[in-house]
Amino acid sequence: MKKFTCVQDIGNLKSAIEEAFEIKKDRFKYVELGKNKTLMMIFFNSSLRTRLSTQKAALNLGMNVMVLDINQGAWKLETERGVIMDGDKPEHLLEAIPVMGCYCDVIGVRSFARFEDRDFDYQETILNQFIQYSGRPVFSMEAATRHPLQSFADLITIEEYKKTARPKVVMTWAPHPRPLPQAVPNSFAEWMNATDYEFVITHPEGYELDPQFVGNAKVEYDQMKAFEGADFIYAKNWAAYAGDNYGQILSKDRDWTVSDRQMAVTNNAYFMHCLPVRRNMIVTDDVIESPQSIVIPEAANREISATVVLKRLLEGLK
Ligand SMILES: CCC[C@H](NC(=O)CCC(=O)O)C(=O)O
Ligand SMILES: NC(=O)OP(=O)(O)O
Repeated sequence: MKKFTCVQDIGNLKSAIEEAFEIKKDRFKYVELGKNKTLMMIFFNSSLRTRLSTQKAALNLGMNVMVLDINQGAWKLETERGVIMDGDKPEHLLEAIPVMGCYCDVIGVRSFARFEDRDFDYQETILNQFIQYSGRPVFSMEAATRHPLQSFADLITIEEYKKTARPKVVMTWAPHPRPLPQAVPNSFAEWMNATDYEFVITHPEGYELDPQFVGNAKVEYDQMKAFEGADFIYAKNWAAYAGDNYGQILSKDRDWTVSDRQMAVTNNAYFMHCLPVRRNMIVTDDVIESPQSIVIPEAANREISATVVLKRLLEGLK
Protein backbone atom coordinates (compact mmCIF):
# COMPACT_ATOMS: atom_id res chain seq x y z
CA MET A 1 0.00 0.00 0.00
CA LYS A 2 1.43 3.39 -1.02
CA LYS A 3 -1.23 5.64 0.57
CA PHE A 4 -4.30 5.31 2.79
CA THR A 5 -6.89 7.99 2.21
CA CYS A 6 -10.11 6.10 1.40
CA VAL A 7 -11.83 2.69 1.54
CA GLN A 8 -10.46 1.66 -1.85
CA ASP A 9 -6.88 1.87 -0.51
CA ILE A 10 -7.43 -0.97 1.99
CA GLY A 11 -8.48 -3.37 -0.79
CA ASN A 12 -10.64 -6.38 0.04
CA LEU A 13 -12.58 -5.57 3.21
CA LYS A 14 -12.92 -9.21 4.30
CA SER A 15 -9.13 -9.65 4.20
CA ALA A 16 -8.61 -6.33 6.02
CA ILE A 17 -10.97 -7.41 8.81
CA GLU A 18 -9.26 -10.81 9.07
CA GLU A 19 -5.89 -9.04 9.36
CA ALA A 20 -7.33 -6.74 12.05
CA PHE A 21 -8.56 -9.70 14.10
CA GLU A 22 -5.19 -11.44 13.68
CA ILE A 23 -3.36 -8.33 14.95
CA LYS A 24 -5.86 -7.89 17.77
CA LYS A 25 -4.86 -11.36 19.04
CA ASP A 26 -1.14 -10.38 19.01
CA ARG A 27 -0.50 -6.69 18.31
CA PHE A 28 3.30 -7.11 18.61
CA LYS A 29 3.42 -9.91 16.02
CA TYR A 30 5.13 -7.63 13.48
CA VAL A 31 7.35 -5.68 15.87
CA GLU A 32 10.42 -6.23 13.65
CA LEU A 33 8.73 -4.78 10.55
CA GLY A 34 9.19 -1.15 11.57
CA LYS A 35 12.75 -1.39 12.98
CA ASN A 36 14.68 1.80 12.13
CA LYS A 37 11.67 3.20 10.29
CA THR A 38 10.24 6.55 11.36
CA LEU A 39 6.61 7.69 11.36
CA MET A 40 5.98 11.44 11.24
CA MET A 41 2.53 12.53 12.40
CA ILE A 42 1.52 16.05 11.31
CA PHE A 43 -1.46 17.75 12.92
CA PHE A 44 -3.08 20.91 11.61
CA ASN A 45 -5.95 20.25 14.05
CA SER A 46 -6.46 18.89 17.58
CA SER A 47 -6.60 15.18 18.38
CA LEU A 48 -6.64 12.69 21.27
CA ARG A 49 -7.57 9.28 19.87
CA THR A 50 -5.81 9.58 16.51
CA ARG A 51 -2.66 11.00 18.11
CA LEU A 52 -2.43 8.29 20.79
CA SER A 53 -3.72 5.25 18.86
CA THR A 54 -1.54 5.89 15.80
CA GLN A 55 1.56 6.42 17.95
CA LYS A 56 0.74 3.19 19.82
CA ALA A 57 0.29 1.39 16.49
CA ALA A 58 3.72 2.58 15.35
CA LEU A 59 5.25 1.31 18.60
CA ASN A 60 3.49 -2.06 18.08
CA LEU A 61 5.44 -2.30 14.80
CA GLY A 62 8.78 -1.23 16.28
CA MET A 63 8.79 2.20 14.60
CA ASN A 64 10.26 5.48 15.79
CA VAL A 65 7.68 8.29 16.02
CA MET A 66 7.83 12.07 15.58
CA VAL A 67 4.79 14.29 16.12
CA LEU A 68 4.47 17.88 14.81
CA ASP A 69 1.61 20.21 15.70
CA ILE A 70 1.84 22.66 12.83
CA ASN A 71 0.15 25.47 14.73
CA GLN A 72 2.32 25.06 17.87
CA GLY A 73 6.03 25.61 17.34
CA ALA A 74 6.43 25.21 13.60
CA TRP A 75 6.42 28.27 11.32
CA LYS A 76 2.98 29.42 10.23
CA LEU A 77 2.51 27.93 6.77
CA GLU A 78 1.22 29.49 3.59
CA THR A 79 -0.76 26.86 1.68
CA GLU A 80 -1.89 28.81 -1.40
CA ARG A 81 0.34 29.04 -4.50
CA GLY A 82 0.88 32.49 -6.06
CA VAL A 83 0.47 34.36 -2.78
CA ILE A 84 3.01 37.15 -2.13
CA MET A 85 4.34 36.05 1.24
CA ASP A 86 4.70 39.43 2.95
CA GLY A 87 2.37 38.60 5.82
CA ASP A 88 2.61 36.52 8.99
CA LYS A 89 3.53 33.20 7.30
CA PRO A 90 7.32 32.75 6.90
CA GLU A 91 7.20 29.34 5.18
CA HIS A 92 5.30 27.74 2.32
CA LEU A 93 3.86 24.25 2.59
CA LEU A 94 5.59 23.40 -0.68
CA GLU A 95 9.00 23.72 1.01
CA ALA A 96 7.94 22.38 4.40
CA ILE A 97 6.46 19.16 2.97
CA PRO A 98 9.58 17.84 1.15
CA VAL A 99 11.71 18.89 4.14
CA MET A 100 9.51 16.88 6.51
CA GLY A 101 9.71 13.99 4.05
CA CYS A 102 13.52 14.01 4.49
CA TYR A 103 13.23 13.07 8.16
CA CYS A 104 10.83 10.09 8.05
CA ASP A 105 9.71 6.99 6.16
CA VAL A 106 5.91 7.32 6.50
CA ILE A 107 3.75 10.43 7.00
CA GLY A 108 0.34 10.76 8.66
CA VAL A 109 -1.57 14.04 8.15
CA ARG A 110 -4.56 15.57 9.93
CA SER A 111 -5.98 18.59 8.10
CA PHE A 112 -9.69 19.27 8.53
CA ALA A 113 -11.95 21.02 6.04
CA ARG A 114 -11.61 24.78 6.39
CA PHE A 115 -15.13 25.65 5.11
CA GLU A 116 -13.74 28.65 3.20
CA ASP A 117 -13.97 27.05 -0.26
CA ARG A 118 -15.79 23.77 -0.92
CA ASP A 119 -13.65 22.94 -3.96
CA PHE A 120 -10.43 23.54 -1.97
CA ASP A 121 -11.70 21.18 0.69
CA TYR A 122 -13.24 18.52 -1.57
CA GLN A 123 -10.18 18.40 -3.84
CA GLU A 124 -8.22 17.44 -0.69
CA THR A 125 -5.70 20.17 -1.58
CA ILE A 126 -3.58 19.87 1.59
CA LEU A 127 -3.53 16.06 1.77
CA ASN A 128 -2.74 15.74 -1.92
CA GLN A 129 0.19 18.18 -1.59
CA PHE A 130 1.69 15.83 1.01
CA ILE A 131 1.12 12.89 -1.32
CA GLN A 132 2.63 14.76 -4.28
CA TYR A 133 5.60 16.50 -2.66
CA SER A 134 6.72 14.52 0.41
CA GLY A 135 8.30 11.60 -1.45
CA ARG A 136 6.87 9.28 1.23
CA PRO A 137 3.79 7.06 1.68
CA VAL A 138 1.04 9.23 3.20
CA PHE A 139 -2.03 8.27 5.22
CA SER A 140 -4.95 10.39 6.36
CA MET A 141 -5.49 11.01 10.09
CA GLU A 142 -8.71 12.82 9.07
CA ALA A 143 -8.58 15.11 6.11
CA ALA A 144 -11.19 17.42 4.59
CA THR A 145 -13.57 14.78 3.24
CA ARG A 146 -12.78 11.45 4.94
CA HIS A 147 -11.48 9.83 8.17
CA PRO A 148 -10.52 6.32 6.99
CA LEU A 149 -8.69 5.19 10.15
CA GLN A 150 -11.88 5.93 12.09
CA SER A 151 -14.13 4.21 9.56
CA PHE A 152 -11.92 1.11 9.47
CA ALA A 153 -12.10 0.94 13.30
CA ASP A 154 -15.89 1.42 13.10
CA LEU A 155 -16.15 -1.52 10.69
CA ILE A 156 -13.98 -3.72 12.91
CA THR A 157 -16.24 -2.84 15.86
CA ILE A 158 -19.46 -3.65 13.99
CA GLU A 159 -17.99 -6.97 12.86
CA GLU A 160 -17.12 -7.77 16.50
CA TYR A 161 -20.58 -6.90 17.88
CA LYS A 162 -23.03 -7.76 15.10
CA LYS A 163 -25.57 -10.48 15.88
CA THR A 164 -26.66 -11.04 12.28
CA ALA A 165 -24.72 -11.32 9.03
CA ARG A 166 -26.33 -8.16 7.59
CA PRO A 167 -27.07 -5.75 10.48
CA LYS A 168 -29.14 -2.59 10.02
CA VAL A 169 -26.75 0.34 10.58
CA VAL A 170 -28.20 3.84 10.96
CA MET A 171 -26.08 6.99 10.82
CA THR A 172 -27.94 9.88 12.43
CA TRP A 173 -27.19 13.59 12.40
CA ALA A 174 -27.40 15.29 15.82
CA PRO A 175 -27.14 18.94 16.86
CA HIS A 176 -23.87 20.66 17.81
CA PRO A 177 -22.88 24.21 18.78
CA ARG A 178 -20.18 24.43 16.07
CA PRO A 179 -20.10 23.63 12.31
CA LEU A 180 -18.27 20.28 12.12
CA PRO A 181 -16.66 18.67 9.04
CA GLN A 182 -18.42 16.11 6.84
CA ALA A 183 -15.27 13.91 6.89
CA VAL A 184 -16.46 11.39 9.50
CA PRO A 185 -19.98 10.89 8.08
CA ASN A 186 -18.68 10.84 4.50
CA SER A 187 -16.12 8.22 5.41
CA PHE A 188 -18.48 6.09 7.49
CA ALA A 189 -20.96 6.11 4.61
CA GLU A 190 -18.23 5.18 2.13
CA TRP A 191 -17.18 2.17 4.24
CA MET A 192 -20.73 1.06 5.08
CA ASN A 193 -21.65 1.20 1.38
CA ALA A 194 -18.68 -1.10 0.71
CA THR A 195 -20.26 -3.78 2.94
CA ASP A 196 -23.52 -5.70 2.46
CA TYR A 197 -25.08 -4.20 5.59
CA GLU A 198 -28.45 -2.45 5.49
CA PHE A 199 -27.34 1.18 5.74
CA VAL A 200 -29.62 4.18 6.44
CA ILE A 201 -28.68 7.85 6.85
CA THR A 202 -31.07 10.14 8.75
CA HIS A 203 -30.80 13.92 9.05
CA PRO A 204 -32.93 17.06 8.77
CA GLU A 205 -33.55 18.37 5.25
CA GLY A 206 -30.65 20.56 4.08
CA TYR A 207 -27.97 18.31 5.58
CA GLU A 208 -27.62 16.06 2.53
CA LEU A 209 -24.07 14.79 2.15
CA ASP A 210 -22.14 14.69 -1.13
CA PRO A 211 -23.88 12.02 -3.29
CA GLN A 212 -20.48 10.40 -3.98
CA PHE A 213 -20.52 9.27 -0.33
CA VAL A 214 -24.24 8.67 0.14
CA GLY A 215 -24.12 6.13 -2.68
CA ASN A 216 -27.01 3.64 -2.41
CA ALA A 217 -27.72 4.36 1.24
CA LYS A 218 -31.38 5.01 2.10
CA VAL A 219 -31.86 8.62 3.27
CA GLU A 220 -34.72 9.03 5.78
CA TYR A 221 -35.70 12.49 7.08
CA ASP A 222 -37.85 10.94 9.87
CA GLN A 223 -35.34 9.92 12.56
CA MET A 224 -37.77 7.70 14.49
CA LYS A 225 -38.66 5.82 11.32
CA ALA A 226 -34.96 5.40 10.49
CA PHE A 227 -34.24 3.99 13.97
CA GLU A 228 -36.93 1.28 13.72
CA GLY A 229 -35.30 -2.14 14.06
CA ALA A 230 -31.76 -0.75 13.92
CA ASP A 231 -28.88 -2.92 15.20
CA PHE A 232 -26.30 -0.10 15.33
CA ILE A 233 -26.78 3.65 15.77
CA TYR A 234 -23.85 5.80 14.63
CA ALA A 235 -24.36 9.41 15.74
CA LYS A 236 -22.43 12.40 14.40
CA ASN A 237 -22.90 16.08 13.74
CA TRP A 238 -21.90 17.69 10.46
CA ALA A 239 -22.34 21.14 8.93
CA ALA A 240 -24.33 21.56 5.72
CA TYR A 241 -22.61 20.48 2.50
CA ALA A 242 -25.04 21.40 -0.26
CA GLY A 243 -25.18 24.60 -2.25
CA ASP A 244 -24.58 27.99 -0.68
CA ASN A 245 -25.02 26.51 2.80
CA TYR A 246 -21.58 24.84 2.74
CA GLY A 247 -20.13 24.90 6.26
CA GLN A 248 -23.28 26.36 7.79
CA ILE A 249 -25.35 25.30 10.80
CA LEU A 250 -28.98 25.01 9.66
CA SER A 251 -30.43 23.43 12.80
CA LYS A 252 -29.70 22.95 16.50
CA ASP A 253 -32.93 21.01 17.06
CA ARG A 254 -32.34 18.94 20.19
CA ASP A 255 -35.21 16.61 19.25
CA TRP A 256 -32.44 14.97 17.18
CA THR A 257 -30.28 14.38 20.29
CA VAL A 258 -30.14 10.58 20.66
CA SER A 259 -32.04 9.59 23.82
CA ASP A 260 -33.87 6.56 25.24
CA ARG A 261 -36.89 7.69 23.22
CA GLN A 262 -35.22 6.92 19.89
CA MET A 263 -33.24 3.90 21.15
CA ALA A 264 -36.54 2.32 22.31
CA VAL A 265 -37.67 1.66 18.72
CA THR A 266 -34.39 -0.03 17.73
CA ASN A 267 -33.55 -3.73 17.92
CA ASN A 268 -31.70 -3.09 21.22
CA ALA A 269 -29.12 -1.29 19.10
CA TYR A 270 -25.54 -0.59 20.02
CA PHE A 271 -24.67 3.10 20.21
CA MET A 272 -21.51 4.32 18.43
CA HIS A 273 -19.72 7.65 18.09
CA CYS A 274 -16.16 8.43 16.93
CA LEU A 275 -15.59 10.80 19.93
CA PRO A 276 -15.04 13.47 21.14
CA VAL A 277 -18.76 13.78 21.80
CA ARG A 278 -20.79 16.74 23.16
CA ARG A 279 -23.02 15.02 25.72
CA ASN A 280 -26.69 16.14 25.78
CA MET A 281 -26.26 17.67 22.35
CA ILE A 282 -25.37 14.55 20.30
CA VAL A 283 -26.49 11.95 22.87
CA THR A 284 -27.91 11.92 26.39
CA ASP A 285 -25.82 10.85 29.40
CA ASP A 286 -28.11 7.83 29.87
CA VAL A 287 -27.60 6.49 26.35
CA ILE A 288 -23.82 6.97 26.15
CA GLU A 289 -23.47 5.37 29.62
CA SER A 290 -25.81 2.46 28.82
CA PRO A 291 -24.66 -1.19 28.36
CA GLN A 292 -25.47 -0.76 24.64
CA SER A 293 -22.90 2.04 24.28
CA ILE A 294 -19.73 0.69 22.62
CA VAL A 295 -17.92 4.02 22.12
CA ILE A 296 -14.94 2.89 24.25
CA PRO A 297 -14.31 -0.43 22.45
CA GLU A 298 -14.81 1.53 19.21
CA ALA A 299 -12.06 3.98 20.26
CA ALA A 300 -9.84 1.07 21.36
CA ASN A 301 -10.09 -0.37 17.86
CA ARG A 302 -8.38 2.75 16.50
CA GLU A 303 -5.07 1.13 17.62
CA ILE A 304 -5.95 -1.94 15.56
CA SER A 305 -6.98 -0.12 12.38
CA ALA A 306 -3.83 2.01 12.57
CA THR A 307 -1.60 -1.03 13.13
CA VAL A 308 -3.01 -2.77 10.04
CA VAL A 309 -2.60 0.37 7.92
CA LEU A 310 0.96 1.12 9.09
CA LYS A 311 1.90 -2.56 8.60
CA ARG A 312 0.73 -2.42 4.99
CA LEU A 313 2.51 0.91 4.34
CA LEU A 314 5.74 -0.55 5.79
CA GLU A 315 5.33 -3.66 3.62
CA GLY A 316 4.93 -1.30 0.67
CA LEU A 317 8.36 0.23 1.37
CA LYS A 318 10.16 -2.98 0.43
C1 LIG B 1 -13.00 12.72 15.09
C2 LIG B 1 -13.86 13.95 15.03
C3 LIG B 1 -13.06 15.21 14.78
C4 LIG B 1 -13.93 16.43 14.56
N1 LIG B 1 -14.59 16.76 15.82
C5 LIG B 1 -14.54 18.01 16.28
O1 LIG B 1 -13.94 18.89 15.69
C6 LIG B 1 -15.27 18.25 17.58
C7 LIG B 1 -14.99 19.66 18.08
C8 LIG B 1 -16.01 20.14 19.10
O2 LIG B 1 -16.85 19.35 19.56
O3 LIG B 1 -15.93 21.33 19.38
C9 LIG B 1 -14.99 16.19 13.46
O4 LIG B 1 -16.17 16.34 13.76
O5 LIG B 1 -14.58 15.88 12.33
N1 LIG C 1 -12.14 9.94 16.67
C1 LIG C 1 -11.03 10.67 16.56
O1 LIG C 1 -10.36 10.75 15.53
O2 LIG C 1 -10.67 11.34 17.75
P1 LIG C 1 -9.58 12.49 17.85
O3 LIG C 1 -10.11 13.66 17.06
O4 LIG C 1 -9.47 12.74 19.35
O5 LIG C 1 -8.28 11.97 17.25
